[in-house]
Amino acid sequence: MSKQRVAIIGAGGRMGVEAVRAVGAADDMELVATLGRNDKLETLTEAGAEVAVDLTHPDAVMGNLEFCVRHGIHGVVGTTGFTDERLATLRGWLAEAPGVGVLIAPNFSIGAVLTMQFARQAARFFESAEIVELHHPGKADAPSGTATRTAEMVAEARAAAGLGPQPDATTSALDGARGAVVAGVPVHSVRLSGLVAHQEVLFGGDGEILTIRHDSMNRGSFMPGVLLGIRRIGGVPGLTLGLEHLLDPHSLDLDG
Ligand SMILES: NC(=O)c1ccc[n+]([C@@H]2O[C@H](COP(=O)([O-])OP(=O)(O)OC[C@H]3O[C@@H](n4cnc5c(N)ncnc54)[C@H](O)[C@@H]3O)[C@@H](O)[C@H]2O)c1
Ligand SMILES: O=C(O)C1=N[C@H](C(=O)O)CCC1
Repeated sequence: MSKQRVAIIGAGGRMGVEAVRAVGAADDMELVATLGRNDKLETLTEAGAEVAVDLTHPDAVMGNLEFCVRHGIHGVVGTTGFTDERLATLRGWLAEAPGVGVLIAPNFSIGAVLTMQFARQAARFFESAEIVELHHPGKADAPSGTATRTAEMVAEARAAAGLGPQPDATTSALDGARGAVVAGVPVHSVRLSGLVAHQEVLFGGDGEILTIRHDSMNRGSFMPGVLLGIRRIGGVPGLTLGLEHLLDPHSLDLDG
């Protein structure tokens, strides 16, 4: 079987370095291009890339994706910053490029994906829900893409269950004291040396608290998800939002 021809955009960054290592070690993939900030996107077509992995910056990712989609290159995207407006723009490009698939993965780690699923499952049973995301101080954005997506999923589950706004009598003296409110869910962002990527989803009801916590201790934790995305995205045209949609429900094997 021929190897998949993979390019990594943002190859010199914290995630990019790990992804170069992971793709380089995968028997079924060939790393055909590594791009940094000053490299031309034409490198992707010249190298014959079939899948491009984007691990850059919210300011750069849309331009990269437009190029990829218009040139028939599938995208596996870990970069954050995907608003509804950006997703609509991306869907528009994909509509003009039948057969091209793009995965937007707010988080590639299996534990974080499960955290989001469990949070969605729990949301309808509790009147209160808040999120604390904790990351390294080099992180470009806040709130994290994972926390934003988790808040949206919690909000969707609350709305479907007919839950109203959360109880909260607090009047804040300082802006930000109650976090950033995403889809009605307060999200608190911690940036601390020593951290990698962590999240707590807190649920509260009458006399009980449920805390769902996930910790990525290193960036290797994201790599099985990156490789899975590369292997699967060519068979799923259009936009896929979340790695969970590419997981085989009957297999424990992340490699397949
Ligand atoms: N989905 C996930 O599981 C996951 C996990 C970790 C990080 N991330 C996200 O991935 C992104 C990168 O994170 P990081 O910690 O590796 O950041 P980083 O700053 O360490 O690396 C980003 C790299 O991209 C490069 N870059 C910037 N603009 C570019 C462009 N136009 N073309 C090519 N390269 C460009 C930078 O020079 C840098 O080397 C962030 O948005 C982060 O939130 C996602
Ligand atoms: O380190 C980062 O930056 C991370 N970004 C993603 C996010 O914003 O959710 C995933 C976790 C790590």
